[in-house]
Amino acid sequence: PDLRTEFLDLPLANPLMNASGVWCSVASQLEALAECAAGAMVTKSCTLAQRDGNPEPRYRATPWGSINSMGLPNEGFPYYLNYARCHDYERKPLFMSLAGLTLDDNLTMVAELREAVTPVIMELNLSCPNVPGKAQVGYDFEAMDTFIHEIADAYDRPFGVKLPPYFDIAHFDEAAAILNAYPQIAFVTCINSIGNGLVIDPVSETVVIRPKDGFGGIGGDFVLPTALANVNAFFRRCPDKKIIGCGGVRSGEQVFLHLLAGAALVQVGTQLFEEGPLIFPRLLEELQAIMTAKGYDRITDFQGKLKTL
Ligand SMILES: O=C(O)c1[nH]c(=O)[nH]c(=O)c1Cl
Repeated sequence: PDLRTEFLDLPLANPLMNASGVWCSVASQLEALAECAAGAMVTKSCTLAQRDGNPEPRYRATPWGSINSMGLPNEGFPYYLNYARCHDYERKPLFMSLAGLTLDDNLTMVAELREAVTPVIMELNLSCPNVPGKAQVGYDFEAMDTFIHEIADAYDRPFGVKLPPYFDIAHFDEAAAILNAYPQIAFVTCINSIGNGLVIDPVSETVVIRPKDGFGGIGGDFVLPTALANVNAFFRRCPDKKIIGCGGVRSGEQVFLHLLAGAALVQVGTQLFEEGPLIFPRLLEELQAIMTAKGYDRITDFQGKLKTL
């Protein structure tokens, strides 16, 4: 089967990429992603200045997924802009994730990104749940509208937003209404981690990560149904935009489900953290086996064709 696809008029070898934050914080990791089998890649969400992030331990894998409260550790915007300047775009598209701590910081980064002659695709992260004292924009619809309005004005190209999971139909409706008011938003990445879960070790009777009394974003198997719901909710509500699926992918089957639910591309987070970039050839093989078994020759044969009862 043919796994080739395209995104914003760019050809991709396949619809897979990393989730921002995983295997993409420093040049050695970015170079490994550039060389691996994934069809695209994205950088760690960056702030204007370098950040150490939260105290460790701040990430833990569990049998059903992961919990993290990294706290936006990153090398700072100039570092990732420099990488974007050096990236080989013939090899695969590069997305750059921005997560400024304030609207002004985002506007400063966006203005500089606009001046930089690079075909990087901006993914605006509105959903980091782990910066103490910073409520995430994705759950404040007024702030979300303002952020997007100002950033769309300051930027001259299509871009996307990384959203938190929503759980109420009224919130899907409200978030989609905001996004649909901005044609410049070409894609929506659903979902970021499910914020502020709590993993407790029954033996030590202790939380498993240090920051925020053990509260952190949940990823992995546990979030798959919520991820698929958010992908499909925005796929139905934003017909003029592409949806990038993220959440709960550990095998070809979940890639297939995200594509069926309407995803154009599929990001891998927790399982990439655990397995490394060699997960991508495995996921591609597994996806191809599913397509062969079902008689699908290409992604468009089933993409977005989820059936209801
Ligand atoms: O703590 C983090 O760095 C973090 N962790 C997440 O699970 N999602 C995010 O968007 C970010 Cl920015």
